[in-house]
Amino acid sequence: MDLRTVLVVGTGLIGTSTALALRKRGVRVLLADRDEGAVRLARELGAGEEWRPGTPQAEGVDLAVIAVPPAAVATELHELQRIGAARFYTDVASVKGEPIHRARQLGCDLASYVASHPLAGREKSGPGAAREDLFLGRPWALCPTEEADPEAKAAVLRLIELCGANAVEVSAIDHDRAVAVVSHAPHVAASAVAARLADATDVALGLAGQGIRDVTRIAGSDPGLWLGILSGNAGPVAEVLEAVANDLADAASALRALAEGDGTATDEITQLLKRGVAGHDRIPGKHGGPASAYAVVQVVIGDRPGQLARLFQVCDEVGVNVEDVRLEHAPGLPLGIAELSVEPGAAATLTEALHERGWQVP
Ligand SMILES: NC(=O)c1ccc[n+]([C@@H]2O[C@H](COP(=O)([O-])OP(=O)(O)OC[C@H]3O[C@@H](n4cnc5c(N)ncnc54)[C@H](O)[C@@H]3O)[C@@H](O)[C@H]2O)c1
Ligand SMILES: O=C(O)C(=O)C[C@]1(C(=O)O)C=C[C@@H](O)C=C1
Repeated sequence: MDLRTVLVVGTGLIGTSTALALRKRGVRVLLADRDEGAVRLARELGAGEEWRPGTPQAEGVDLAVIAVPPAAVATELHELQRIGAARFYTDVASVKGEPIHRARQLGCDLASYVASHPLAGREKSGPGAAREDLFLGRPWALCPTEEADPEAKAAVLRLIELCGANAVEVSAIDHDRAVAVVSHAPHVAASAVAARLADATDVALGLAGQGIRDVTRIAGSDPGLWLGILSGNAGPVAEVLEAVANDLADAASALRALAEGDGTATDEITQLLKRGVAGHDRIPGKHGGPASAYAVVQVVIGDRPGQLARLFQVCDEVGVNVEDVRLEHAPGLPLGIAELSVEPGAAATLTEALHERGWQVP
């Protein structure tokens, strides 16, 4: 099904990112938000034109994308359907069971509505944080109910395709249980780790490396939005967190025993660390493919302009694709380490080429 005109309601991070991706593919996009500033900024960023309901401009909308906090989805859907804003409707909320349940309670038309959720985001909110490439290669769940019209599902599949994401059809209940494991409980765990930093000494913070940044990045997200997400999926998230809390409690007891001289306690710690490696290795690679263990080539770089560009130039010269890059700054030193993730077979070529050109590869 072709999408010629899409209405985006809620022009924050996800709504504006969706709008930008659609604009890039030539779709006409109309923008609405209860915050006028958010619509204005989205428009200035090139995400589309402001929606003027009741005028000829607002006619012929194929799909409305509701990108507001989870608790506001059903009321927004109800209101949009009441005025006949679009032919089909979807939302992008991070929980699916609760909004569908409330939509049913409010008497929304479930034939023209297919709930969805892109598994891509950032720890920042608002249109200013939007990226047109946010969804590229990412999973995007869709949860059609049994009432859903196949054409509504086709419209949402087309939206997902236009945004460059990979559609994953799943029931709302399975979706909510799944994201409790891969998104919602990890978020709370990251917050708990980051909360330790509130009282950390300046010495400790001065020693912060990439590890703590990796583990806590998502803890910087909007607490209001996340309270809504966690409240909408409370049972499944509590279940996962109870299991995590058990592992942490066992690890703490084992370390306490070790500190008191019981050498056998290392077994318990080793088991947890090994289970962690096994779990980590199961995370699929880019574009949803099988887990891919990239080789990491570390390079010492000076804190001077143009260093990274020179480094990428070498990769280009030897035809090595950089899958990911990470920078680690040494506090107080004019040096840092660039970690380049490459296919395992390409690591030796790149290392040799860097050595030959005088780069320090530890
Ligand atoms: N942040 C993420 O990483 C992420 C990822 C995937 C999905 N989501 C989901 O996307 C939705 C939007 O999240 P976001 O990160 O873009 O948040 P955001 O705070 O950046 O944007 C939300 C926007 O919705 C507007 N809004 C709030 N209530 C409204 C209402 N009743 N009517 C119209 N506009 C309203 C706000 O003014 C704001 O501009 C949420 O349901 C969230 O669960 C978020
Ligand atoms: O990467 C981030 O910053 C996210 O917030 C992404 C993330 C996730 O957990 O993967 C968070 C919540 C959304 O519902 C979807 C994606």
